Amino acid sequence: MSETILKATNITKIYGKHKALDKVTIEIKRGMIYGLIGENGAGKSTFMRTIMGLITTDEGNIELFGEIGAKGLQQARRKMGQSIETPALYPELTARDNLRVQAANGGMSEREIDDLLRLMSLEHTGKKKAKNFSLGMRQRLAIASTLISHPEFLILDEPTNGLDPSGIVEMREIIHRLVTERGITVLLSSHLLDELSQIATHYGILHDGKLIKELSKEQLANETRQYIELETAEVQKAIVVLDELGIRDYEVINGTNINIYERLDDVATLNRSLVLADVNVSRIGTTRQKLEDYFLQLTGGNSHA
Ligand SMILES: Nc1ncnc2c1ncn2[C@@H]1O[C@H](COP(=O)(O)OP(=O)(O)OP(=O)(O)O)[C@@H](O)[C@H]1O
Repeated sequence: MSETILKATNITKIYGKHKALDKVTIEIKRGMIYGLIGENGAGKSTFMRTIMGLITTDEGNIELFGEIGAKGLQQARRKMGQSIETPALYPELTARDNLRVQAANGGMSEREIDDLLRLMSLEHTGKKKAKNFSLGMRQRLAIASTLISHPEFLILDEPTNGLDPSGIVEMREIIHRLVTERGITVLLSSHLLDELSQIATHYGILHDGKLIKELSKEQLANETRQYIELETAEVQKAIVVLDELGIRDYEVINGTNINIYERLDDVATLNRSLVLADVNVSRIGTTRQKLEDYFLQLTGGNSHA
């Protein structure tokens, strides 16, 4: 069992009469990329701020790197980095010079800065000043600056927010690199499940301050898997046809429904084979529970994620 990095238990934060966090319990182990998903106002930033010690909690316990209590947590937080309150970038300086300035106290060598620029895909920015960077570049530079202190646990608040599709892909790759090349454990947030769908290893769905669901990458993939939905009163006959076609990945749901997880792009052939075998097909078609539909279903479906 890998080491627990964060154990937050029953975290509650109240603003006036409003519970921004309501007994939120989350455990993050080393190597995880934990995605906190929730619409605006769900409590994602509030949760991250409590973990960083930027705001106090009204209830609950935080354990970081096995440490509890004010002094222990203060020490543990030295092993953490965050993008919630990053130092301002210097607009007139290049990426390298920004890092040089911020690394001045940390004693980071030029080689380490090179590594950092490469890790963040900023190695080709040359003489370009930060003020002329795209949003994605600025966000990557901000993350680079949090890495100067060699954190083991990184908290990123909405790192893909506002990025275009290629920027999102780039950010995914970078976060993946943080884990594989630097062994950093990551907690990150988004209001779009889709944006984190290929990054996170674990998901927590936050809604109105409550953690309403937690699931692993595999569980999410299973729950939102695309398949062919076949409805027939003659399930046994249909199974014979599937077997003849070499289809193995299917599931009989009940007396009249089969979910088929392969040959998704060839429903027509499947339908033809069933008809030829005299199977009475009531309905056949591909379904895909889109990630955002899944999210809306979990959160009550009444608001825009
Ligand atoms: N300092 C504060 N004073 C009063 N209410 C606050 C404060 N900070 C947050 N809130 C409220 O707490 C709730 C959760 O806010 P939070 O910023 O954590 O949400 P979020 O999920 O991060 O959403 P967003 O993406 O919009 O930041 C919201 O209703 C917000 O208005």
